[in-house]
Amino acid sequence: MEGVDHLAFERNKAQFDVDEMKIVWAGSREDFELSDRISRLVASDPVFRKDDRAALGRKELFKNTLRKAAHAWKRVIELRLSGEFSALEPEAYKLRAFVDQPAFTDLHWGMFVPAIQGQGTDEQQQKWLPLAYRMQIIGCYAQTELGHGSNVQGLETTATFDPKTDEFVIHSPTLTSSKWWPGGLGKVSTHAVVYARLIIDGQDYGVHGFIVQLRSLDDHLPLPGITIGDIGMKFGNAAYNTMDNGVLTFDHVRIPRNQMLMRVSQVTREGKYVHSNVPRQLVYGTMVYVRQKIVADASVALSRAVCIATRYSAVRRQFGSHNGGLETQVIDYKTQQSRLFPLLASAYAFRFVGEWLLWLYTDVTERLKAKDFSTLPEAHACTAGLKSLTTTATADGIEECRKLCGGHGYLCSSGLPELFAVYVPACTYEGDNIVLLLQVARHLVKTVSQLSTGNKPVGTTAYMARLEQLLQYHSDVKKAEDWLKPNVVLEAFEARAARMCVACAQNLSKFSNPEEGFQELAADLVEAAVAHCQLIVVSNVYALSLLHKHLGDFISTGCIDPKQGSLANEQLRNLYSQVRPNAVALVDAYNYTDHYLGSILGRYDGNVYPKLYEEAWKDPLNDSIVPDGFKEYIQPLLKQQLRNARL
Ligand SMILES: CCC/C=C/C(=O)SCCNC(=O)CCNC(=O)[C@H](O)C(C)(C)COP(=O)([O-])OP(=O)([O-])OC[C@H]1O[C@@H](n2cnc3c(N)ncnc32)[C@H](O)[C@@H]1OP(=O)([O-])[O-]
Ligand SMILES: Cc1cc2nc3c(=O)[nH]c(=O)nc-3n(C[C@H](O)[C@H](O)[C@H](O)COP(=O)(O)OP(=O)(O)OC[C@H]3O[C@@H](n4cnc5c(N)ncnc54)[C@H](O)[C@@H]3O)c2cc1C
Repeated sequence: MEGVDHLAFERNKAQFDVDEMKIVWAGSREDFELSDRISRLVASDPVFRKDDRAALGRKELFKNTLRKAAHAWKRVIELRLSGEFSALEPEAYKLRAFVDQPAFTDLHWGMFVPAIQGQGTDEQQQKWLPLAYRMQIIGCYAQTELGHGSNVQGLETTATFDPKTDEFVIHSPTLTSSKWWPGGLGKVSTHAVVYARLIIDGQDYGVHGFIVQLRSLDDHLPLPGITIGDIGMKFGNAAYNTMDNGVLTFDHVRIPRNQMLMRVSQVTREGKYVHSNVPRQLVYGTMVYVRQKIVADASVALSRAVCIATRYSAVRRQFGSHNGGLETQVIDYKTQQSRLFPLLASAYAFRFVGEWLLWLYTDVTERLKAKDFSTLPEAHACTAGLKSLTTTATADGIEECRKLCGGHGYLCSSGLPELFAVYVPACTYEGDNIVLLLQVARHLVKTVSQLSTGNKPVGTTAYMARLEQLLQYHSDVKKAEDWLKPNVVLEAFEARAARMCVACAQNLSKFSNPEEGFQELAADLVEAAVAHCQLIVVSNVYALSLLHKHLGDFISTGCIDPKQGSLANEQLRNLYSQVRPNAVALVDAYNYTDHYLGSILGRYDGNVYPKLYEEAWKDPLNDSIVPDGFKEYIQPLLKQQLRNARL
């Protein structure tokens, strides 16, 4: 029971009101109450248990996922979480989130429905959405192919208009055009939004979205001309293998003309291509929406890992015992604090940045409705950049938390290996993180180059308007406390980002071919993009550990000098000491149930050792004292050694 005492003691040390912080974390009192209610409901339902997942084979695991998804849907209906369109409401969304098992439903609700909402005409929405809302059809998002994922313009699947029958013929002309990766496709989806090159009368109009039925609604068999399967086991044990990421090929599959998503551009009965007066990039709208969601989710994944590592660091003791007294809690080691507390801060920072990005996204969506497209580039750059920044930091952060938990962090029962394995593809899906940073870099270089034409930068690039001042800037920090002033930190980050962007723009101008220059300088451009994205996070919340981590940038761009760098570090150490008594309370404020955390090391009661010991005996290997295979493989060896010994 040692651990129990440790955490109670830790909780008493808190210098702030944890209940108030729970509301800040949740967003509002209503959000807190909703999350609290739904997470407890899921935790208390035996169908949603997940501690047995690691030992399941792929088929059992997948069936278990289907069972949970069906049960979650039943609960949504039974609890009358809402009216007809229940599954879109926050309660239903939270229920799926707390079930915490990637499933085809993520893609159905998270991409298929938004793709139709964003790119379908009013009539298409009226036809398809009610079916999707009731799950009478189940859909996925089939964009990526075996040969191309990042390069969307390079997709090969074709949708050729046949004016005789008023249909599109969907076809996979090559092996590399096979759709590859879409979640929910492999075994479940009845429909997909398929991205294919539109061909009319031999002319290629680029990539567009089409609603295609894949499987029969009666016997679930693939429709004629369609070949589908699962692409196989992925990284980790249970992890993302609950998902049926799929492969799909089309052999001249016909769909009616009105199944092309026609909000952005249309094909008429006569086969005329009509492009509405809107940017073609709106075809990418679903990706912008999902990237914004991924930023919001990053804080959830990181906070789970941080919660586990913080509680366990308070329970775990190593070294330092004098005269038989207690050893030191590992959370008291300064190195542990300098690795853990920046992650704790990052989880909070990403929570607030996610909220800000949702505001930005909502604002852009409203403007788009009013045919104001002016903020679309900014929305694209922010969602792409922050998706990249937060998922990279979260994936690295989860792995750091595993190391912070020492050997026990490597056990599946710590919850960390699975959290990492489920989370890490977020650095790749919805846009590879480097490819997305290069998009941000393009936006920044364009902004810098347009300054001379009098174009006023807006939104998150507004600081570029003060370019001259930022190029002259040198920090006036004299003592460690100066680094506590938000403006001081902000200016240093602005100057660093501005200088890195300007340096890239200047170097690019030396190339006669700008594309060649962009390729050559890509690594520097990515660093400038990271500096800009960090500025966005900093301007919304926090900073010093980032400054310390990227001290080289700040010194080499002349924004601060080495002395000021060490003052920042000194201030950081002071801050860690201030966080220390509050650490456990800060992670309690996430209000995660033990079921959701899924970690013995992160248990609320801190009762780690007895539970770890108990859990070990549940492993299937311990079902028998002598293992299967002893007679065939171990005994002969032992006997042979005996024979050799006699020889
Ligand atoms: C649960 C997990 C589920 C996972 C699901 C998935 O992974 S689903 C699969 C997810 N797959 C991926 O995420 C694939 C990632 N790849 C891509 O998104 C694109 O191929 C690309 C953006 C890399 C390049 O695009 P491109 O070949 O068209 O070439 P380009 O670079 O020349 O850009 C031209 C112009 O368009 C602009 N612009 C671009 N995007 C957007 C946007 N979203 N909005 C607005 N604007 C955008 C850009 O700024 C530029 O503007 P400018 O300068 O002319 O004013
Ligand atoms: C778990 C998971 C779920 C997914 N779900 C779906 C889904 O539901 N629907 C769907 O359509 N897709 C899905 N995807 C596919 C995903 O969107 C793509 O894998 C992703 O966009 C990356 O593309 P890619 O695989 O082509 O990577 P690649 O582009 O081949 O990346 C390989 C390497 O090349 C680098 N690279 C590529 N281009 C450039 C460049 N221009 N400059 C510099 N470096 C570059 C990358 O940084 C990377 O290091 C999923 C993927 C995963 C892993």
